[in-house]
Amino acid sequence: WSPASLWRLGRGPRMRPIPTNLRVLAERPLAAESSSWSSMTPEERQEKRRNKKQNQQQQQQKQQEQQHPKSYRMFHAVPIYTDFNDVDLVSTAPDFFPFPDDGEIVSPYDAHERDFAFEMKEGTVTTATETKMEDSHRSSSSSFSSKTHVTKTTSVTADDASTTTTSSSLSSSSHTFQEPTHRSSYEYYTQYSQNQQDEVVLLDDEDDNDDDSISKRHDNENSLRNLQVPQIHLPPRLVPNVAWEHHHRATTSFVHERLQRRRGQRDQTIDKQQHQLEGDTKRKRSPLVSATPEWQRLELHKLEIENQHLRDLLKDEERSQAMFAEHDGVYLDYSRQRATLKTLQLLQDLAKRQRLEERIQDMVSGKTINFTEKRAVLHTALRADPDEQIFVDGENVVEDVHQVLNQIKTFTEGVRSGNIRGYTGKRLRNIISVGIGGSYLGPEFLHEVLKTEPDGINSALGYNLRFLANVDPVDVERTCADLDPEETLIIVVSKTFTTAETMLNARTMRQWLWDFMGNDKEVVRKHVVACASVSATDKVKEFGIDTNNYFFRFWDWVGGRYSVCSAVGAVPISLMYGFDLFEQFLKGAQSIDRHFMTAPMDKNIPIIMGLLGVWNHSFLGYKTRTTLPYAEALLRLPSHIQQLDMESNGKVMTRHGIEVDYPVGEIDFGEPGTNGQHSFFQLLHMGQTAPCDFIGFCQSQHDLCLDDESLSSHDELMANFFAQPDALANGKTADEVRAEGIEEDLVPHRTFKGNRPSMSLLLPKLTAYATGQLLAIYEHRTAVQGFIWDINSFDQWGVELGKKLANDVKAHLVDARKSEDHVIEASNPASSRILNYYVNNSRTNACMNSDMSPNTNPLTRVTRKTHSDHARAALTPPIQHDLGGSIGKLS
Ligand SMILES: O=P(O)(O)OC[C@H]1O[C@H](O)[C@H](O)[C@@H](O)[C@@H]1O
Repeated sequence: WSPASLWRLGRGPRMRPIPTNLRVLAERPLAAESSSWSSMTPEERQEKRRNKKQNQQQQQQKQQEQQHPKSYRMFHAVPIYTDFNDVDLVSTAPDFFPFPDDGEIVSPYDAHERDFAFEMKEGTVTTATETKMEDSHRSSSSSFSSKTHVTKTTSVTADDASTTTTSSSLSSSSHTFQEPTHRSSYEYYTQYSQNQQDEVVLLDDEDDNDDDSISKRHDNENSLRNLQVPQIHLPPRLVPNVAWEHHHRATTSFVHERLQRRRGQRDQTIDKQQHQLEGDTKRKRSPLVSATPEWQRLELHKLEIENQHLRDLLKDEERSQAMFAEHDGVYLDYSRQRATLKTLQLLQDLAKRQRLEERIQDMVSGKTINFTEKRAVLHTALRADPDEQIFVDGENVVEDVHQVLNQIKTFTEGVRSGNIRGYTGKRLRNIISVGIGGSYLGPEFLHEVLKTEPDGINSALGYNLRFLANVDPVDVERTCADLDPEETLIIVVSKTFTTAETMLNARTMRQWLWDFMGNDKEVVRKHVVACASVSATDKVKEFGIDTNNYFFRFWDWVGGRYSVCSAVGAVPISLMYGFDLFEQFLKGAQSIDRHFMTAPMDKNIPIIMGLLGVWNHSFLGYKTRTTLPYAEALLRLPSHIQQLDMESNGKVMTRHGIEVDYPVGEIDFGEPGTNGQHSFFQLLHMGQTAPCDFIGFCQSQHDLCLDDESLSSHDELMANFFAQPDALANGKTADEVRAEGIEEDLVPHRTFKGNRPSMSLLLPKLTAYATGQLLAIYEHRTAVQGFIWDINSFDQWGVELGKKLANDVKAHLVDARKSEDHVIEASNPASSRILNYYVNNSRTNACMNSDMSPNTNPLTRVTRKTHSDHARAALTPPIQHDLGGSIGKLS
């Protein structure tokens, strides 16, 4: 019954509870003493134990007298075995406590408050675990002391900073427990200790009498001493094994997290006091989700997960069978998440606590859940069937939605059939969609998909769609330099119709049209359409757009980043690809909406993904997340998700106006596979951990197989899609590397720790319908996370400040451009200096160019120049799928 076997017994939740009792451990003879111990008769040993017990009782009494009557502390002084940056931490040894049969870790850590104290003295770093219980109803208490193998132990309590230092090679530390009235883990602990004590003694004797066992223990101890693990100093009495490594990881992360919290808490103390002074009663009424038992259970559960490697989890047949979900061709495999079925259950408990299903219903039924903007959030209504009814302010919004969709259908078919033409009578075959953020990223991502989709290719023949988003004049140049304005339709897409970049680009495009066709308001009425919110109707009119026929409205309850299913996506995509394909996209999104609203949580794809998002970010601490479509046509999906998720969940306040004390809002990035593998996957495999979303398709939009190849190109691509998640999860051990014959020096460099989570989404084929499904999955994942975190995922106040300051800078620049002597005085010296530097070095600015004739509009001269260059070189602008019109000739 060596310490190592005791230790091992503590692993795994279903193991027999350890008869742990620090007394038993403490009384165990050390290696040096073991031979004299084994030479004693059982009676002598019994006698020795009795003496020790008496001593302990005396010590216990003494200590009880010193104890504060109302507070409770427990210290563990256990061997130092790890090095953690500048601080050596001492194991908190959670394994010393029993695991009951239901698999839950129940230990004194369940106490109301846990904290750590540590101090560095004379180059020896020591620490203590403190468990403090504020419960005033404690009924009984007991205490005991133990010997531990510590060179030096310093215990610093958090409250009174009293320090106890013991200095000897076998120093003592005291342990005092007091019992809360409810049945706590401590009860389990004490009861179990009492029941098991005899058995322990018996086992102890047997074990000690066994020569084999002693020699085994010596071997173990020797092998431990010889162990060379960089930066890990294992205690000499314990045998190195995987459990140690896991325990080490769990302990360090647990301790570190607590320390960080504590440091953070210190910084927040002043704020908190301020809050209290202001009588922040809200806080009392609406505690943060992190204060709920469901959240705390997950925190505790994290310790279990920390001990488990994905390599092992993946071997569990039952788990793998259970960790997938399927709906309408979408297959989600989440078995490579650092989670067990219990994790999922606990996450669902949290979802219930946060009334997730109710909040989803609130959203889809039109309640004002965007409370800071006092708006409903109804992007799901954009893909509802015409016979559905959703009311906002007494109006059935589905009716409005279908009215606008019909208007878009008629208009776009009119343009595509040639019935609606440009100012000079030419067919409109070039479409420039001017918009930014949510008025650009969604439509562009969809356009990229349809560009290579067989139906998309056929229906786009003869048309050309481009997006103008950036206010950089170079973007203007790139977008329209080779287009014929007479054949170009400009779509100004802006919910507010006030976004500075979009409106400047819209004016630029209007000027471009005027430059070529004359400054006639009819030019605008025939060549410019608007997609904007109904509340922007006046601004649309002011711009010169025909609001009766060329204005496609949407509503305040459509958030910008959730607007691709509205006119924002419908107009450009239907002009380019026809209305039918856009409708298929809506159908795909609708299929996921219904699944999201009705499927139970454990089968609900967006809910599972959202809950795992919360788990990865708020509990496991992964701040970044990647989207990795193994489909080139999804190249703009990661950018769309970036805005969708980061603008939605990049928040700090809960809906109760309380600042969150848990991480919310991941950093999203991504790239299609396999390209990403050859750029940033090194980091994903060996550097920081970023949970990955792999997205793949069973069939390619265009499969290709060369005659001599055994696999098609799509199979080649998908082989990577399947391999990467396993590489991330399993890693490669040092032994596996050695087995490949790698030189010993290189072994650490070529070892992969693995244990990196990912999930895989597999769909049949990348069509318009599947794209709608993907869109809705990600929209709903974002909402789920926001609901759990209790934040408003539908506003974006964070973008306002930058916009306001840009206006201030613009005012400075206007003054500076008027006079060469003007010196800018901005809000701080650094800003003044850099602004003046910019102004002094940009005197050739277009608006200052003196050699331009007064009739030449500087805004479009670059484009005009490019056109004239083309003309001089006798080149006709390149034309795609010419409809037989004017072959793009510029007049
Ligand atoms: O559609 P608009 O009103 O022009 O807004 C375009 C974009 O502007 C802002 O910066 C918001 O952060 C985005 O959410 C929005 O999509």
